[in-house]
Amino acid sequence: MSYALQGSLLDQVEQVGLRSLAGAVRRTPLSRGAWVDLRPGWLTGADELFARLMPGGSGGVDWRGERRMMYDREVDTPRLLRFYSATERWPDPVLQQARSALSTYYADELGEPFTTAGMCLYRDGRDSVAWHGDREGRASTHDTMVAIVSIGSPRALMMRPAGGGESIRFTLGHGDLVVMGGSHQRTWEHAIPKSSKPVGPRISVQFRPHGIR
Ligand SMILES: O=C(O)CCC(=O)C(=O)O
Ligand SMILES: [Fe+2]
Repeated sequence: MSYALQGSLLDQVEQVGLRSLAGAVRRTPLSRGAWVDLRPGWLTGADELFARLMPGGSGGVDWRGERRMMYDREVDTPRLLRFYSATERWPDPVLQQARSALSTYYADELGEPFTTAGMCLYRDGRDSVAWHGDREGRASTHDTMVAIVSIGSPRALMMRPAGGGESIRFTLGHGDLVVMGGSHQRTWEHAIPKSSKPVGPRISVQFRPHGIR
């Protein structure tokens, strides 16, 4: 009897879905009013979702190469991007579920819902993003949150105080959730460094409130 129950639970775990946030999110306070929340393994069925979101996958994501202003210069971003506004069709329903679960969990602290989904595809270890804060819009003056779900191959997400200082490393993959909050986007910086080791593709989905980027 208990075996049968276990079997059916295991089957469910392979489905694309979300585990709970309540009671499972661990906060690390950083300096200057910034903090990081971690919820490892938030997403279930991460491999299946990864396949849907990859180029040619059933999600139909039209990945784009882009140029971006960084430190007042326009640079080629060595990664592929697709930004989804609040109103357009998103490539998988679990992403809307994630947005609403995050909005509910952080409602009191954030005071507004998460709205958009920015997606990045790091094809291999040569793809990366340089040190930056997500400072466009109100993030340059106000506390906010950026929530990132990571799928595919694990990659290092680095953080350091803005302008330099000792960095901290999070290795993210397999449906892990990380949330950067408080003053993080203006007082700290984050980066995905290049990797000289062979590394497979990784997709990151960033949820942000309206007007933050
Ligand atoms: O890939 C990530 O997890 C981080 C992406 C990022 O920092 C950004 O696009 O602003
Ligand atoms: Fe960022």
